[in-house]
Amino acid sequence: MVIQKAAVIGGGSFGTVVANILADNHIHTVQWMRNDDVARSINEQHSNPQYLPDVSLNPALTATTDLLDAIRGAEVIFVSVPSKSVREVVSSFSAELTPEQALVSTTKGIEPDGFLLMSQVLAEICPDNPVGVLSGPNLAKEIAKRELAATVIASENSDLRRNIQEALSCPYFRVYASNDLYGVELSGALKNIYAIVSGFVAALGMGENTRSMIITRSLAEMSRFAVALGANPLTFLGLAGVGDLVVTCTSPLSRNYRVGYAIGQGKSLAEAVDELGEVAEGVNTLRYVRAKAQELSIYMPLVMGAYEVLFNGANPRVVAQGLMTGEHASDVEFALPRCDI
Ligand SMILES: NC(=O)c1ccc[n+]([C@@H]2O[C@H](COP(=O)([O-])OP(=O)(O)OC[C@H]3O[C@@H](n4cnc5c(N)ncnc54)[C@H](O)[C@@H]3O)[C@@H](O)[C@H]2O)c1
Ligand SMILES: O=P(O)(O)OC[C@H](O)CO
Repeated sequence: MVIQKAAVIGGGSFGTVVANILADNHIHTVQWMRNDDVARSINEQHSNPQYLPDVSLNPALTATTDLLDAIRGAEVIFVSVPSKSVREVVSSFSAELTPEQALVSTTKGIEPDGFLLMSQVLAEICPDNPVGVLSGPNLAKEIAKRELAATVIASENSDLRRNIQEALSCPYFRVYASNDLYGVELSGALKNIYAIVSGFVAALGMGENTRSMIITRSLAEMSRFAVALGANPLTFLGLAGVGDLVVTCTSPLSRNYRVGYAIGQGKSLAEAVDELGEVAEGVNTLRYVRAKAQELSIYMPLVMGAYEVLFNGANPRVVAQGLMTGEHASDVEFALPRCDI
């Protein structure tokens, strides 16, 4: 199926980027947002000054504050609001959907009640609609400038996967497919925690060996958690796993990395979040993952250390040093299990 009309729910950085790619691909795209001024600016100036200043958007992209106008007749609806708002926003239009309209989440977060990923929230609210997840190393500010990037569309529905590959693929954006919805989405949520850790390690002036150690041990920790929750760890080797982990743990364009960096410089969590002024999903994800790891007795030293720094005021340098003195461990636990070292 060739998608004729798409809706994007959310007026922030990533919603605008997805809407702009669709418009570049000549798909009639309507982006919904709450803010009248931003909608007017997208329609009249072809820019989103609040989130993507200095970026020229495709003039064919239209924005609206009328939610029903946005979703009416759209074959696919991208949901791009922060995780804490997904249920509320999607519930406000779910009764208007027809069963063939597909929903694709771009949100990298977790709902604490029931530890639900966003596709699970969508499936709960809209049980008759096909659901997918878009996730990968996708810093909005780079894609907005049409720098080359790739992503993953994950869904159990092969028609949805193919339709989204068709709709979003263009000379600067390549879309790979996965049928592991849970693994793709879980890795997108988890990597935000490790971006915060990498941010504070960078602020402390630690070297490249340290950074490499943190990224690699983050991958080991994420995979351990994923396996305990029944996910396929092989998915973590793809763009939505390693790919997104690397970019978010190394780029100052990542909001999660910036929150960590500010904390490493001695700011409080509240100061770091205020200064950012955008969503950093990793802060809440850290709380929920720590609770889940404690509930299931999953060994996650980086998560536990990061929690102490963010929420209990522990000194990041002392916590980082403490991570060096854990029990002797295995490098790749899938090759040498922890119990066999
Ligand atoms: N920015 C990126 O580089 C990027 C890339 C991939 C995925 N994501 C993910 O996409 C999601 C959205 O991120 P973003 O970067 O667009 O965030 P953002 O902070 O730039 O924008 C969030 C938008 O959602 C709107 N919003 C918040 N609550 C709302 C509500 N209740 N009703 C209506 N609108 C509401 C805000 O007004 C804002 O327009 C996050 O989960 C993020 O992890 C972001
Ligand atoms: O800015 P962040 O930290 O939310 O990261 C953005 C994207 O998830 C990178 O893929």
